Amino acid sequence: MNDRAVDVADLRVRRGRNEVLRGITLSTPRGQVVGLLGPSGSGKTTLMRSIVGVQKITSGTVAVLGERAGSPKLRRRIGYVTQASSVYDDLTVRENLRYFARVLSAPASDVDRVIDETGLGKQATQLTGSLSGGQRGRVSLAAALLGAPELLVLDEPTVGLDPVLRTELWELFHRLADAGTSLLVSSHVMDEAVRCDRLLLLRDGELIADDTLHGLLAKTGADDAESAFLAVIRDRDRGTARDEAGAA
Ligand SMILES: Nc1ncnc2c1ncn2[C@@H]1O[C@H](COP(=O)(O)OP(=O)(O)OP(=O)(O)O)[C@@H](O)[C@H]1O
Repeated sequence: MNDRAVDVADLRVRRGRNEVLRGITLSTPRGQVVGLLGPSGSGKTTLMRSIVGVQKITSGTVAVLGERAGSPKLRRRIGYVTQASSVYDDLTVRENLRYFARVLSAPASDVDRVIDETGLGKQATQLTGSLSGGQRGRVSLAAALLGAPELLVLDEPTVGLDPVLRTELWELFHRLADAGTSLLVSSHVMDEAVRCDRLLLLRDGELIADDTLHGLLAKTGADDAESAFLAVIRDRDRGTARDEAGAA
């Protein structure tokens, strides 16, 4: 079995007039929580869409669980949660999950499992449209957990959540990873770096670091992820200035 969850080589994506991914190469291990961190607009969603296979790419290759991204074979092996809620407001939580379980041919018993995993027991019979934004997000996550996909791609799943819920979600991600699921979780909040087994730092469509937080702090001498991110950028900018001076 291929031990990589995701393998990306020299990926370029153009959206509209802009090249929004500019030659990304990375690979992520299976069974870990990998954080995709970077400022708003750095290309996190575009990279996730490329991995899930819904983004037209300009060049490069993207392989997921040993298959070409977008291959029909991957359909049930990947769970994807976008930033927009993907569940029906006029169904209850349980009705939504029963519906998606049927669509995905997931066992009916999965519905109770994912309700339990996402802590939605109290809301199970509530109309999804009457839930808070954070709770609705958890229903989308629960739907993505149906069928126990091998890779979960989660686009900013903790945005807008209070610290308690945020902590609970990260704990869930690690329980899933401990059970063998691979997770790619995006965030623009650098503090979330401490929650990840590995980090991918994205800036302006380029991957500027692929490391553990520990490795990144050791390399940069920084005390936290935010300072490390800035240090990496400073180093790169210095390198570019040197290259330009050398070429002049
Ligand atoms: N449909 C589109 N057409 C043209 N440009 C787009 C489109 N969608 C995104 N972009 C541009 O691509 C770049 C990367 O966007 P992307 O959504 O991937 O970033 P992001 O890091 O996920 O941002 P955020 O954290 O705000 O979601 C941005 O400059 C954005 O303006």
